[in-house]
Amino acid sequence: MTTDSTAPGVRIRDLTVVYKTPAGELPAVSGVDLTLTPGTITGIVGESGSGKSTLALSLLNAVQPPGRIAKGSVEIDGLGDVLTLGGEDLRRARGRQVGYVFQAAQNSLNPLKSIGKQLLDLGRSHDVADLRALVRDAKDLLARMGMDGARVLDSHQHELSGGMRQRVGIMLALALNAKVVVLDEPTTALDMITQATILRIIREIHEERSLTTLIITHDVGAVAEVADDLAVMYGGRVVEHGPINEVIGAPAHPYTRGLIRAIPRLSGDISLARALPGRPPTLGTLPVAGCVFRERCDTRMEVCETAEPAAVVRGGRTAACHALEHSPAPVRRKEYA
Ligand SMILES: Nc1ncnc2c1ncn2[C@@H]1O[C@H](COP(=O)(O)OP(=O)(O)OP(=O)(O)O)[C@@H](O)[C@H]1O
Repeated sequence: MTTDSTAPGVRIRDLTVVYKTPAGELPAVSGVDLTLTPGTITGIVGESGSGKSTLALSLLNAVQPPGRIAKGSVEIDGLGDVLTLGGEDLRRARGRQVGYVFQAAQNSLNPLKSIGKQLLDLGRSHDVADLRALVRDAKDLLARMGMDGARVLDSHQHELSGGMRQRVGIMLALALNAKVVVLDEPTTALDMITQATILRIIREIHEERSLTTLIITHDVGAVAEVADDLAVMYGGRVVEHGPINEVIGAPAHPYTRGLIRAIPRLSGDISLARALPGRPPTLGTLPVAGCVFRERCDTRMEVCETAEPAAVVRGGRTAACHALEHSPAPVRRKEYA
């Protein structure tokens, strides 16, 4: 872990984000508390629909209708509560203070402009004084990711493969030297080897620049190589969070155990690897009371039907499960300094 005082901390508190549906407004993210320690990489994992992207968008106050941030705060050191920012302040913060690659990065480039022109537009819109340096840095970043920087900057999106566009997205997220970087599925279009290389480069740049980084992925195995902390989402909740080695080595939540069991290279035994049975809930099928994971849980108890488990803290780890609350080990309620 890089503990550098210049890296900002991020504190998400009681964040609830809802989407308007025919059945009314339903929560995609519910009462999430999550702290990103300055200088760390946090991986967020969870099955499709668990709320990862919605949480990432909230860090930029970028949830779009039919979505709405209903409650909570996202405090970033040096920026304040992002959810209170609007207009020009928000536009400036995006890219400059919080760099991001959204999930659809591959498709979010402008098809009519070369990558270089888009880079210059980005620089100009953020009043970058030295555009030459911006281009030089961009070429360096692209070269580190295994591409011919000059050629990529001259190219239009249709001339690049999905994997190349994804790397361009990462370059654009890093181009303005933001200190908080949010990467939503940054490597999904890449083969396994390139994926590992790009994640390693992200780690290197993270350390060189003293960043605080959030990486969202389906792939616990991939993020395990680079992250310091892991947050596990299910049904719009962060059900477990803590140092990644501890969470993977001794998962406290039954959902985390299921996720890890499904990955032989983490569980260490291919004969034991088995898929988590059942399906994750959708907005429409999320239970309104009790634990959201109970339908798929192998340690389900009576209380899980009616009461939502509170997050409990043990050392630097949190997990929200009734089985933990009822276990004999000392447990203290979640609290914040
Ligand atoms: N624009 C929208 N309108 C309605 N519901 C939405 C919208 N965007 C997301 N949702 C719902 O919110 C929930 C969380 O979605 P989100 O995309 O944040 O999850 P995710 O964990 O990032 O999933 P994935 O890994 O598939 O990207 C899902 O049930 C999804 O269907």
